[in-house]
Amino acid sequence: MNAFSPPETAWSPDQLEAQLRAIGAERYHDKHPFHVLLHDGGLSRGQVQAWALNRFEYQRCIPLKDAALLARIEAPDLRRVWRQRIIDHDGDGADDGGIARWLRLTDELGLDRELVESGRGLLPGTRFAVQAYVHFVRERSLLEAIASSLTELFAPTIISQRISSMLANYDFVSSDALSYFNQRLFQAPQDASFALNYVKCHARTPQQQFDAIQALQFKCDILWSQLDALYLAYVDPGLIPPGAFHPSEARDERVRLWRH
Ligand SMILES: O=C(O)c1cc(C(=O)O)c2c(n1)C(=O)C(=O)c1cc(C(=O)O)[nH]c1-2
Repeated sequence: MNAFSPPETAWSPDQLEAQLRAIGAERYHDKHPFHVLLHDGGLSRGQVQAWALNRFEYQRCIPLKDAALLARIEAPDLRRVWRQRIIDHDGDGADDGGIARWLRLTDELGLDRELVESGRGLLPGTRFAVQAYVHFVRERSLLEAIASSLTELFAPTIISQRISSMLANYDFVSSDALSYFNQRLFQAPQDASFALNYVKCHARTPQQQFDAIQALQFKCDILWSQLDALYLAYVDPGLIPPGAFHPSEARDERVRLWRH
């Protein structure tokens, strides 16, 4: 297969899984320079604030995309599984769930809740990337929508590294503030393994397999472009777009620039 056309004959489900995993190995956002800086302790507090503020937009929209996906599922047994994702993020009350836990992180980083929840200060690149994900899931086939969630296959390893490296490298972050990631450590593998089985069962023809591959590549691009936006604005060259969040201390406390 090349990147632009389906395989000539269909792969076995395990061959398809190998193709999907190869995409993560090449394109997942853990390879992005901003991500490397985040994990290596190379960011100032202001830059970590910018990351958490922008990443909240992703958190906020994940349940919206899952609701769009759920609304199109005909089978009750599949809906029953998928609805758990919305519960994981929204919780059963205002103080539990992934969104509430993310706000604990932004609180501890000293970000004003009203600012975070309002979406003011977001980078345009964040907004566009996240909206593109929601639109993709609304508009494409169910198979493509489910395949696009498969980046979560690659998340657990980096999430456990993130917890330990952020605690080791940033004295302004506590384990309580990172509780969001502790939950994801067991939620993400369950979500990813269910979605992977679905894709392996339902992507049978070369075209369906190609669609699944393309959907996962698209999703890697969504994650990558969010980090591009952060890097350009807050690391190098430091071009903060008009209206975007401006961490006051980032002006004096320039990060050592990370280069390939
Ligand atoms: O911290 C991360 O690196 C990371 C990555 C991803 C991902 O790969 O899309 C998700 C999450 N976290 C996450 O917390 C999350 O809830 C989530 C939902 C989804 C999805 O596509 O449905 N991806 C991710």
